[in-house]
Amino acid sequence: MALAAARRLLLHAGSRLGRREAVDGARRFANKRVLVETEGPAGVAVMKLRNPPVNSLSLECLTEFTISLEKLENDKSIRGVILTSECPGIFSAGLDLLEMYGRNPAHYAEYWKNVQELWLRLYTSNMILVSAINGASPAGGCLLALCCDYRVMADNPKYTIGLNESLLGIVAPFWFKDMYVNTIGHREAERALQLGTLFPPAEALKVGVVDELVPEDKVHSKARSVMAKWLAIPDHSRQLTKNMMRKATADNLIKQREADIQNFTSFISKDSIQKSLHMYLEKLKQKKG
Ligand SMILES: CCCCCCCCCCCCC/C=C/C(=O)SCCNC(=O)CCNC(=O)[C@H](O)C(C)(C)COP(=O)(O)OP(=O)(O)OC[C@H]1O[C@@H](n2cnc3c(N)ncnc32)[C@H](O)[C@@H]1OP(=O)(O)O
Repeated sequence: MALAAARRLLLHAGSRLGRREAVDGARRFANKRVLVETEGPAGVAVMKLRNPPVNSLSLECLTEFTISLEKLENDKSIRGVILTSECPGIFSAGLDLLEMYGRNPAHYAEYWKNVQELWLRLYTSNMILVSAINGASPAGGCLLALCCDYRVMADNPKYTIGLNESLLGIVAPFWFKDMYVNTIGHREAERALQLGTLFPPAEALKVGVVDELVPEDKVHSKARSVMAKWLAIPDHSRQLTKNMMRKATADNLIKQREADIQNFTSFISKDSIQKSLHMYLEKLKQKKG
């Protein structure tokens, strides 16, 4: 309930801000964790995640992300969005582990509902989505990129991308898996999901997780030039084609959203799974020390 109220407030406040700044030409609206700028080529917004240190998708971050997308979808002048990160070296560390560890079942259910909501909105968006992957992109971070129509990644061997859930002792849900299969094919997805592979850029390109690699300082300019190419296609034919390609995958979740929330909640609540998450979080801490 509190989140629904926050969402209404943010939508309202955001639209007022958006209108005021439109007077200056370039528009900009921001929540705490997501910044949206509509400068540059007409009809294109740049959405930057800024939830330091690692852009983990906390409940608040998911909510703000979803609201920002909703606002852009409602703005008929926007045809494309470049999705990127403001956190140096990190695109997104994925779902926030602290939302899935040591909480109660009601919290898990609420969190998962919001994860589903963001995924459905991104994956079925009518807008052209291009990701400018300027850092590490494990699990939910990779999920965000996979939702896009085109992925440009910084060619820095320090950055990896992939669905690594099995390394954490958890399981990617069927709709993560479906989208992976749609993107890289069944055999590669089967192997990468079981091994929890985090691909360095060259391998990510080879297997098709990303579409193009560029030097780090060229990620944004390349994303813009890719966007220009996609903008040249008539919206109605591109959108109908996208819908034809993606609808069955999205519908597969839509028809069983409640059951998927129940599955997630009971899975993540298990002692054995909580123990695995605990160990993984400890490992992350130890890495530092
Ligand atoms: C029968 C079958 C039934 C099936 C039913 C299925 C149901 C569904 C099951 C569940 C599905 C869940 C799907 C999950 C998806 C996810 O996205 S899980 C998250 C996965 N993410 C990761 O593994 C990334 C972990 N992080 C890292 O590898 C590194 O942090 C980094 C991103 C490479 C950055 O490294 P570096 O710059 O060195 O920073 P760090 O020092 O490691 O981290 C800084 C602090 O941030 C914390 N942190 C990192 N990642 C997360 C995160 N994802 N969530 C929360 N917090 C994170 C890290 O612990 C550090 O914290 P402090 O020590 O407090 O500073």
